[in-house]
Amino acid sequence: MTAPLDPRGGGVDLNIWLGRDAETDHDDPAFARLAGALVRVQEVVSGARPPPGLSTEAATTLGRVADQLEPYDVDEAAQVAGRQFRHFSRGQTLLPAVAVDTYDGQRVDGRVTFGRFYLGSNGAVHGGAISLLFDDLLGQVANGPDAPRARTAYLHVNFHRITPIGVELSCHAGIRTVEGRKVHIDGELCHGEEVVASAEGLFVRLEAHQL
Ligand SMILES: CCCCC/C=C\C/C=C\C/C=C\C/C=C\CCCC(=O)SCCNC(=O)CCNC(=O)[C@H](O)C(C)(C)COP(=O)(O)OP(=O)(O)OC[C@H]1O[C@@H](n2cnc3c(N)ncnc32)[C@H](O)[C@@H]1OP(=O)(O)O
Repeated sequence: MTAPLDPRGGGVDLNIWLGRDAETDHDDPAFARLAGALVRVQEVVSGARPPPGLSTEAATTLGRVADQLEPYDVDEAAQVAGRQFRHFSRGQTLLPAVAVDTYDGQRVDGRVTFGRFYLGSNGAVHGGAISLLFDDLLGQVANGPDAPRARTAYLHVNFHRITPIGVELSCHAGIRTVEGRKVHIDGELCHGEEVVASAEGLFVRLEAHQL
């Protein structure tokens, strides 16, 4: 049974909470739907063992889709992937979808379910996917509304227990200290009461010439 990728239903999308819904110039609901369809393909392909004929047929179909889209290549400023702030994962198909329950400008608490696409092995989420979740979650807290933009200088991740796929986990991130340009943020990923992974990140606020 595949876990639901869209955790809608009570939660609030992190990107909406962070006030970025004001950035509407790249809103593209049809593109967000395309990204959602691709996420589903990633998920289904990761768990499938189809007969060779079907794999060949599906590869041809996907190749045709890529051929159709390729002429619409744009530069980063015009890109809409990653900028769908009203949608889970912002239309960025690498990111696991986080549903935010609370956000107060300093700390965020949410939920995430890693699907089959994020499997490392033996039922455990790939460590790189956990690091990705933390970089994005802590990064968004660092880049909250009205805060200067900040980049990850380092991200230290501890893997305390196996993180299971297909199970709803809670995720948390909060600012520990701000010293000048340096913002220290801590994060936790929990299965029930158990902390399965934790992170500590340094985000450095950018100077005007670095934007
Ligand atoms: C890619 C841009 C991201 C910005 C996105 C923002 C908004 C977009 C909107 C929506 C998107 C939604 C949310 C965002 C979600 C996720 C964000 C993820 C962020 C990333 O995924 S981003 C990619 C990975 N990231 C990099 O690609 C960084 C490469 N790197 C650099 O760009 C520089 O390295 C920089 C700027 C970090 C610092 O460089 P710099 O020249 O400005 O400053 P400097 O070196 O002087 O350091 C100043 C003070 O930080 C200390 N310090 C620095 N580095 C340290 C370290 N590693 N360990 C210990 N201390 C360190 C120094 O010791 C000094 O401390 P002190 O002042 O006390 O001496």
